[in-house]
Formats: sequence, structure tokens, C-alpha cells
Amino acid sequence: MSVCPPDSTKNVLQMSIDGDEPPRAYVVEGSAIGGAGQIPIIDVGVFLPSSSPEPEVLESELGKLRSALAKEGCFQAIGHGISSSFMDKIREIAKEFFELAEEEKQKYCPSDEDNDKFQGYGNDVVVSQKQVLDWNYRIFLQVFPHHSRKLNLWPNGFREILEEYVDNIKLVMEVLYKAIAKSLNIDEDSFLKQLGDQSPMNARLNFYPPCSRPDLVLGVKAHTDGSALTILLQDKEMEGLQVFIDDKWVKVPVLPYALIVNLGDQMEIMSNGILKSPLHRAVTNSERMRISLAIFQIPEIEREIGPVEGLVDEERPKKYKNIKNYGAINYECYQKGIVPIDTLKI
Ligand SMILES: O=C(O)CCC(=O)C(=O)O
Ligand SMILES: [Fe+2]
Repeated sequence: MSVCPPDSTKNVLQMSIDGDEPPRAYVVEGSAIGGAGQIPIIDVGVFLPSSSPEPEVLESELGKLRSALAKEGCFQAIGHGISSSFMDKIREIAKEFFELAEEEKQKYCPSDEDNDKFQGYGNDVVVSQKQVLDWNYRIFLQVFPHHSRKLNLWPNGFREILEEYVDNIKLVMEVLYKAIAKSLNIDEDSFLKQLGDQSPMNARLNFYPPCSRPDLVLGVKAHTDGSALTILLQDKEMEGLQVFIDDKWVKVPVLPYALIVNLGDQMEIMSNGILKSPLHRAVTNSERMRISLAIFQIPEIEREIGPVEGLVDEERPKKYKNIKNYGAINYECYQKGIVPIDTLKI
């Protein structure tokens, strides 16, 4: 959720420009500690309908997919078919927005007429005095279905490019849901059926200004995504994403034209806990701003989702309750500081 930076306090960007020490509200112990580790790389090209790989190649890639999502909960996807020049275009419009003067950016804050305060430009909503603030600001937009878009909150230039990007990502996601199902030996539409064909997609464009003390703050605090799947376009140069694997924070290296696929809580639920929604966070650095664009896909709000029948048996009893509108549960838990998926464990 977004709110515009309050006038009374200095915003993150101004503190970054002035080289301020982060105020206490932003401080998290042990922020920048992260080490090298393995983040799997998967050629998703073999899953595309247009490709006809040798059966052994397909089997091997499906095996990698299953093991990556069961262990790390994420991977770097190559062979996704989105051109490098188009990925750079997205990065360009993001940078152009970032470079606008603050008054210009504030035009994209939700106004009183926008009944939906989740969309537009802003920062974290402060829900409690104890909340640690993220060293970032962002634009959050509903991008699918089309009638949910609030185009008055879309910065200039976003309309054509973001829309085309989302269409591409939607296709990649569809291919992934089918491949993931195949890798688990269940009907390839098992997940797509639960999502529905109007399953909403949201875009979150994150800006992380440099911080004079990256060891004291986080760009985004540790969290799991409440989505079914998330696809993240990382910054082309600056590393920052870390994933919690085997009790350690592992740095995700920059592969400029790969897309990071992150399994969300709702796929963990639908897979009956076989696949894992990983804890992750973003760190900052003292040199350069970092930008990332996350596209989240969630099931249709009124649909009930739950563990796929074919993944429940005596050996693996149903692990999660069926639910509707996980987003609401996620938000409520966030306010109370509890882990949302844990509230659904049987
Ligand atoms: O910027 C990143 O690398 C991570 C962003 C993220 O986790 C999110 O937006 O949910
Ligand atoms: Fe995330």
C-alpha cells in the first residue's frame, strides 16, 4: 500500500541526497549481511508452446524447476522470449519517472477522489509506532484486468510500455503454471483453473535511493510475497535482492536479461506445501540508486483456492485450509506482525 511522503518529515530521497544517517524509524540490525550462494538458472524457453525439445531435455528442465521451487523458492529465468531491448525500455521509463521533480511525482499520489489508496506513488503506510520503515519509495499499479487500472495514476509513457510488458509477463506466467504442474505430475491446468482467467496482476516499481549507512537499513524488509507467482525485473547493474536459503541470506546476482521468478504464498498453498514461498528482502547501497519492477499475479478475489487434490494423500495430508482473498489476510497479518501463511496451517 502507498501513501505520499508526509510533508512534516524528510522523505527518503531527500535524506539520501543530503547523505543523512538514517533515523531510528528505519534502522534494522544486521541489514546488509548476505553471502554468495546458488540461485538456480532455468531455461524456460523449453516450456514455451512454440518449442519442441527432446523429451530428455524437457524432463531435465522440469526436474530443475521442481527442485528450485521446492528448495530455493525462486530462480533466474532465461529463454523467456522478452527481448533485451524491450527490458531496457522498461528500465528507461522507470528511470525517467525517478528523475522527475518531487512535485511532478506527487501528481501520481492517490487523491481523495481515488477511492483506492493502494494505487499510485508513495511510501509504506505506517500502521504501527513500532514499524520499521523501508528505505524506498514506489509506484503500485493494478495492471490487469484492464477495467481495474487507474490510468490517472500511470506516469507519462507507462501506458504503452508497461501494458505491453504485462501482456508478455502474463504469457510467461501461464507457461510457468503449466510447467510447474507438469513437474508435479498433475494436470497442467491445475493451478490456472484455481486462478481463473481474469486473475488480477499488480505492478510495483521500487526505487531504492543510496543510503549513507546501508548496514543499518533495508530497502524492503524481509517478507514472502502474497501472490501466486511474482516476476521481478532486477536492476541491470546494482545487486540488492537477497533470499533466505538454508538459514542464510543469499545474494541474488545480477543477470541483466534474466527474470527472477519468485513463488508466492498462494502457490505454496495450492502445491500443498511441496513448493516454498521464500523469505526475501532488498538491501541498499551507498553508491547508486537501484530500481526493480515486480509483477504479482493473484487468483480472482472471489475464488476459493486450496491444495490441489492430486497433491494431497495419506503421506502428505492437506497442509493448508482453503481460502478466499488471501490479500486481505496478508494485510491484516502485516498490521499485527504475524506470518500470514501460518494462520492457514492445518
Ligand atoms: O527489489 C527487489 O529486489 C525485491 C522487491 C520485492 O521483493 C517486492 O517488491 O516484493
Ligand atoms: Fe517481494
